[in-house]
Order: sequence, then C-alpha cells, then structure tokens
Amino acid sequence: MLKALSGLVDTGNIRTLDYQFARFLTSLYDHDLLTLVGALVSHQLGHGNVCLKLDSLDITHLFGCKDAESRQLIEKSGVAPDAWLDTLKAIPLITDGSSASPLVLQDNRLYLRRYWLYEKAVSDWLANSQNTPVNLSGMHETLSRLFTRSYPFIRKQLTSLVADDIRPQLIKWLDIEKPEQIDWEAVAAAIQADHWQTLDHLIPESTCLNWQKVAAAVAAMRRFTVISGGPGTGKTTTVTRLLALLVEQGIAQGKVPDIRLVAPTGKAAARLTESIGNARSQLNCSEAVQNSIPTMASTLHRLLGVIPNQPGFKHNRQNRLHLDILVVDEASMVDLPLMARLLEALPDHARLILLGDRDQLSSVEAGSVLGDICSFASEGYSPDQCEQLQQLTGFDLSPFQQANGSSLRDSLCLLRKSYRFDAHSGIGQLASAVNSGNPLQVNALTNSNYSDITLHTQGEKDYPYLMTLALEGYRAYLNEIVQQGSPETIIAAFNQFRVLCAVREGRYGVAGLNLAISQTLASAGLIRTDAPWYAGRPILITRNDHSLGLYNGDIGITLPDGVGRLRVAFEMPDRSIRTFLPSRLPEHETVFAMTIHKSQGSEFDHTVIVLPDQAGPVLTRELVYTGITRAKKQLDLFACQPILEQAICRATVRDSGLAARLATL
Ligand SMILES: Nc1ncnc2c1ncn2[C@@H]1O[C@H](COP(=O)(O)OP(=O)(O)OP(=O)(O)O)[C@@H](O)[C@H]1O
Repeated sequence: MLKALSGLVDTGNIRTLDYQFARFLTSLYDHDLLTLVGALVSHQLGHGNVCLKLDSLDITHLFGCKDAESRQLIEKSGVAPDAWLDTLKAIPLITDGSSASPLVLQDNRLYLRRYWLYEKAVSDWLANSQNTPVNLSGMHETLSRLFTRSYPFIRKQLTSLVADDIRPQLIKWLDIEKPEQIDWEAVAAAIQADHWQTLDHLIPESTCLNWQKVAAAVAAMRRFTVISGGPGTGKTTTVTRLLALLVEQGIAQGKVPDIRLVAPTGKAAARLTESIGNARSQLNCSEAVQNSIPTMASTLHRLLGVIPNQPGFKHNRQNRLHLDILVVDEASMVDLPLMARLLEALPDHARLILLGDRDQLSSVEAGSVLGDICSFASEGYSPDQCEQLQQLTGFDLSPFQQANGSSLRDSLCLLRKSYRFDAHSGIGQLASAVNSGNPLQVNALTNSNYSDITLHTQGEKDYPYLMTLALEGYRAYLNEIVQQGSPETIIAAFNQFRVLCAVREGRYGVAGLNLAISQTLASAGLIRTDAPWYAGRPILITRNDHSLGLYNGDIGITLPDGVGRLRVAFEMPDRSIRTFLPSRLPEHETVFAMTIHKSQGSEFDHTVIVLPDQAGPVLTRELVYTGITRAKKQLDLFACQPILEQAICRATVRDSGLAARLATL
C-alpha cells in the first residue's frame, strides 16, 4: 500500500504529508486498510475537509484517481468497502476518542484526533453558550431609539413622490410585511406635506420587520450570536448599535464592558476599523456611550498573541483573554482550529458576536464553521425566542416560528437587504443569482443592460481589452506616485481597482496576468520592469512574519522614500502606515492580479474577474459569488459561458461533523 501511495505522490494526487502520515501509522500498526484511510484522512484535510466521511466516500475516485486505479487501491487494502467500518473499529489505533489514539471514528466519520478535538471544543463551547440568562428590562426602549427609522435616508431612495410609485419603495426601505394594513393615501399625503415623522403612526412597527433590529435583539439576549449577510446588508451598522445597547446596559450596572473588534486578516481589520468608525458617528446615543465603543480593530492572531515558531497562542485555556465582548468580522474566513483556539481563550462570561457572509468561500484551512453554524438558520426561531423577540422589537415574528430545531437557531440572524446595491444595480442581482445557483438567471443578467456589470468572452480580442482595463484601472495610483501623493492616498487609489483570478497558473491565472499587466504598464511608461524592485510594484505577502506584523494576504506598495531608496508601504489594521525595506519582507509576490481566495475581506470599486478557459474543481459557486461581491461599483467578468455555468452549478460541500453535533443542541 505504501508503495502505491508513494506513486500517488509522484503523480501529484496526494501530498508528501499524506504519504508520511500513512507511513507513520503503518509503523505503529501494519494494516493496509489503516495505511489507506490514514492517507485519505490527511488528503481530505488538504482539501479543507475536517474528516473522512466513510458512508459517502466516492470509491471510484479515491484521491481523485481514475476508476481502475482507485479500485486497485481498494483491492490492495484487502477489505471490501462495505466491511471497512467494522474492520476499522477493530484497529487499536482508531478509537471513539475516549482514549488517546491518532485517529477517531465517530458516526461513520474518521478524524485525525487533533481535528476531532477541535470540533468537539467548538461544539461544547456553543452548547454551553446557549444557557445564559439575560436581563431584558429596558431593552425595548433602547432598541427603539437605536433603530429609529432614518427618514432622510428613505427620502433619498424615493425616485419620485407620486403616490403609486412610493408604495413599493417604502415597502422595501421600511421592511413593511403587512402592506394591506396601511392607509396608503394618508401615507402619500404625509410624504407630500413632508411630515415624515407621521409615518411612525401611519406605518406602525407591528406591520414591519426590520431584520437589523431583530439581529441586535437576538445578540442582546444571548452570549453567542452570528449575524450573517451579504455585502452592504448592514452587519457593521447593526453590531455598532448593539454595542451601544450593551455599553448603556454596562454603564447602568456600573461597568463599561471591555469590547474588542477583530478580523482574520489585516485588510479586513482595516476595513472594519473604517466602517465601525463611520457607523459609530451615526449612533443615536450619548457621546460617552459612543466613545466607549472602540474604533480600532486588530487581527485575530494579534488578539490571541502569536508565539513565534509555535502553533499555540499566548492566550489559551490557561491564560484567558481579558475582554467582555468580542466581535469577529469576516468570520467565514476563520478555520476550525483557529475557532477552537479562540473559543477556549475566551473568559467564561464573554459574549461572542460573529459577523460574516455564510455564502462566501470557506476558510483556506479545514472546516466551514460559519457555514455549519448558519445551516440552522433555515429552522426558524423557537416559540420562546419568537415571543421574546416580539416583546423586544415590536415585530410579529410568528411566520418564522418553528416548534422543533437545534437551540442554536435562536443565536442566528440573517440580514437580507443590501443598503449598498439598489434595484438598479446589476452587481447585487448577479450576486444573488449566482448564490441561488441559477445559470439561466445569471445569463439573463449578464446579457441585460445593467451599466455596472459587463460579461466578456475569452476570445482573442478580449485579452487586449482586459489589458486596457488594467492599464486604466492602475493608472490612478501610479499617477499618484509620480505626483508624490501620501502613502495613504496611493494605497487608497490602488485599492479602487483589482484583477481577480480563479487560478494561479496559465494565461488567465495570477502568474500569466501579473506578467501581462506588468508588460502593459511598462509599455505605457507607467512602471519600469528592468529591475525587480520599482516604484509602484504592488506586493502581496505570502507568508506570515509575526515579528514584523506582516501576514499572508497583506498588500503593500513599493514607494520611493525621498532619499533614493525604495520602501514598501503597508496599511496596518489600525489604518496606520508602516514601511519596510524590500529586503526585509517575508515571502511575497507581485499583485496586479490576485486570486479570489486572497481577496476575501477586501472590496474594490472596480473589480475585474477572470475565470480560466478550462473547467476545474476550484471553480465553484462560492468562488464566483465571493469574486462578484468584492465589486462595489463596477464589475467586468471575463468568462466563457459554459465555464461560468459549471461553476455556478457546483456548490462546495465541506465534510465535517460540526453540523451533526450542533443539531442535537
Ligand atoms: N438601516 C440602515 N439605514 C440606512 N443606511 C444603512 C442602514 N444599514 C446600513 N446602512 C448603510 O449601508 C452601508 C453598508 O452598511 P454596513 O457597512 O453596516 O454593511 P456591512 O454588511 O457591514 O458591509 P460589508 O459588506 O462592507 O461588510 C453603509 O453606508 C451604511 O451606512
């Protein structure tokens, strides 16, 4: 078996690591099936799966091999697939987790012990977080004040004041659920007379359902909450109002809570710093409360305290974090091991609020914790939760009530309406069409006349156009450098535009496009490429360097320092700028084009997405959705129709046992 596996390393089907793990197991207990499943579990982890699901294993394509090769491996194992489970149970290196064994078998799922422990830690913490009694008194009034309707905002959204036209727009922006109960003539008259405040009575809360307010109420009642929503649905706005509520409660009880804000990457933390600052300034609360909400976010790694060259963190079960409330943004990027370590480091009383978009790509490393948790959102709310939410918000939540389900569903809230993309935006509609996995709808949208989305094929004439877009897109920041703009302005100008790819290799991959774009910019005299380092070279860090505070995924721009040297300027999570000599940087590459994976946590006014001209396993619905939702104002998508369709139809499934564990809560 080991020989066969070694052959699979040579053909690139498995990693050396997978082979080495299988060899290690074999050295402890020589059994061909153990050797095979050991390599399989490790191989699964390499593909983001926390475990090997024995009951849904595709035995015709083990390790992605062809049918015949796969069957040979099974033959070599000496055990027919339907007898695997019983055989594995009898192998001493595999237990149910109650004793220290390298592999754990639970309900047809085979784990590396470490990952089984991570999964158990996360599910145990979530189970404990469910029973926290919370004092609800006074919360109704505070929520009403913090979530007062923004009539100036709604006024701006109305395209006309004609009675028939305003109805659908008011339904949308006031989240009206029961339009039949409203006197629309009186509403139109109030708006004509500019008496907006009268709408408080004409359109009472009981006819509406504002999910942002519901989300804040859910989070106020529980120790653990997830607020999930697509771009611009108001996750930051909602959490900021929630924090104001919690601070007010804390002040009333004599202690201002210690709040910390984090995100998985430096870029995402910098964005959170920016957006929480904006949201805080719009709060309907006292200045003292506003000032108690932090505006600086940091990275999760910084919060936990990295110990150089060690997998553990300074803060852990023995040395807990000092905080009362933790907000984690872009939580879809947090993998299972990191989530487990974060949870064990939280003090027992702390509240945890996860923000993220459950439809985005899962974390690079194993697991899809946010997706697994959010899978319970379809179970509605328990009757008790509906009643409490109704008391707190004034909304009728009975349509979302379901008698049975995991208690975790009462910790979840989905925000559904984008305040960033209006009805005329193709980007928002394309994102939701991709998300619903409907290629016909996607085709219709890409062929329609939305001014903010353009679909390009990948014919010969399209490549030069792609280069023209890149030239125009990157011209602004390069001009800023010539005009000696500040690093902040230059970085901001660079972040307006980005070319995103699905793959690394090939003409339509990161490598090919970085080269082609560099050459195009050089031909236009915007950069020089006769030396490896030049003013304007954008740099993507590809390996963490904790001592420098630079992390995989951070992006900097090479700039002249005024005394003839080049330094690379990075925006840090607190939005300050730090510069480094090129020679000091950890592993890095040029980044005119980057993968969609690496772009998670960032947004660009104008985004160009380039899909490869060949189908492949990386092309998934979540990848395309994540790429599209990086665009704020303009999206150009270079893709052959069949490749795009295939991607949209392929939803990622990550194997884990977390959802199964949480279902029993
Ligand atoms: N209820 C609301 N009324 C008016 N404007 C709102 C409301 N909620 C959010 N917005 C506005 O919509 C924009 C996006 O909001 P916010 O940043 O909170 O969303 P988000 O979901 O955190 O976005 P992102 O996808 O960037 O993380 C902001 O300009 C915000 O002021």
